[in-house]
Amino acid sequence: MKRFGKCDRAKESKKQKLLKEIEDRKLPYLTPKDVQFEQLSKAKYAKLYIRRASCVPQEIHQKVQQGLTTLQDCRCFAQDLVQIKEKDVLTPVYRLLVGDPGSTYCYLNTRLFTIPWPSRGVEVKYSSDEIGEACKAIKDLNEYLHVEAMKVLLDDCSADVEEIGFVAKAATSTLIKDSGSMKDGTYQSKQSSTSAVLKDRTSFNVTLLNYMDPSRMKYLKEEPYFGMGKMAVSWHHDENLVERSTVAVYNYSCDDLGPAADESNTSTKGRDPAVWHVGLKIAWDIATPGLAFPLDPGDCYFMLDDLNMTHQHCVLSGMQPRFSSTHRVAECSSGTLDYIFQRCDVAMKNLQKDPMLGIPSLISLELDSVKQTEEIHNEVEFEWLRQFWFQGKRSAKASDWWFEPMALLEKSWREMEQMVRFHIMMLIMLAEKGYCIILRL
Ligand SMILES: O=C(O)CCC(=O)C(=O)O
Ligand SMILES: [Fe+2]
Repeated sequence: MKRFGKCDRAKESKKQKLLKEIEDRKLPYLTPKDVQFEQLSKAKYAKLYIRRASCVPQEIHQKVQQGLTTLQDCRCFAQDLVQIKEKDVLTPVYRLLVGDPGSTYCYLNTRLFTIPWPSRGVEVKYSSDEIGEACKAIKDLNEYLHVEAMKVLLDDCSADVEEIGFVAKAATSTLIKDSGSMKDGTYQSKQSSTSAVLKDRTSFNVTLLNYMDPSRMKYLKEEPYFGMGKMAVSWHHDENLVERSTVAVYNYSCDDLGPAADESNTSTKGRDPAVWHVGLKIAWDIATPGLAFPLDPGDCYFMLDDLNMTHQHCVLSGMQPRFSSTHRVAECSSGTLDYIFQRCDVAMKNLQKDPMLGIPSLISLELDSVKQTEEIHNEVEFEWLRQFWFQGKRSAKASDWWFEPMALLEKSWREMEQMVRFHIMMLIMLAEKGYCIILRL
């Protein structure tokens, strides 16, 4: 997994430079009570789309909020031990990954393993029926957010055929890159290719659920640039996502304070610290004011297209406990069980068994094939087994689904261990026979 490299160090020093430039003065930011809020949102934050709770079906609210509460009551959430600037840190928010069976999601050097949501053809035993229902509700929410995100993106496309909107343009430019040219395509085929691209970028395969009760979290960092107050999640870009994919978030702040939109009537400056907000800013830009928008229970927001690349976001704590469900298209090319089992198969191709005696031996002693086995051996050990067991039996609170594949991976790992041992034995034997061995591993 990625370590704190040169690039991170360069970013850190750029950040320190910015903080120095700002010194003690704080940068301006806007909330909906500021008159320029609308204008700034349109001009600089156009790819942020908010859907207020009143426009989301009541059935979704009821089932999702019940589901999140159940998962919390069953203690399925846990703090993650992540790496920030080479230090190990516990996240203030408690998290749980739900998603496609066998998928994982990496962030800040930690691999999280999905509690599978119900999927056709996959049998999942949940620890209780209520947990099963909760995962079903999250899956239905996922489907709803996918459909809504598609509508928003396609609306933007169909607004005007000539002057297509930002998202369609981005999708179309990908198509041009992929197909070399669009000259011979009909309008319909362009449209359907565009919607296929947009479909891929909104087919969320995981959701990272968050939970935090601020009354139990005494120490929270202050937002450093704008003075937005306490942060539950610091400024960041979401990692490991399919390029230009949407991130859709359902907010459930267990608010008994009345609607957050009340903010628009108050005359105090800045955001209301009692209400949960999401903060947004343009990355590395200290000229454009930031945004803090308040969230009522059931509000959803979407970070469309490349917003997550060009902008950073943070979560500003309110007073009440809060859940969120953050739906993502995780980049899974090396993050699924299918993938890692295929890798194991590749390594096993170099192992044969004597048909009579059943004694295993290596087929090839070529350096490349031994090296490849060792790479796969390490990948299974460090990216999967250690990552999984380090998190203990946390996933078992919701389901025992991962234990069987983990046992299979461990079996493969043992076989690869044996293959390395064979190889070393061969080298020793050759050395004893007087061969000169040059190791280039
Ligand atoms: O809770 C939210 O609104 C967003 C959380 C977030 O940014 C994250 O989990 O990456
Ligand atoms: Fe995020």
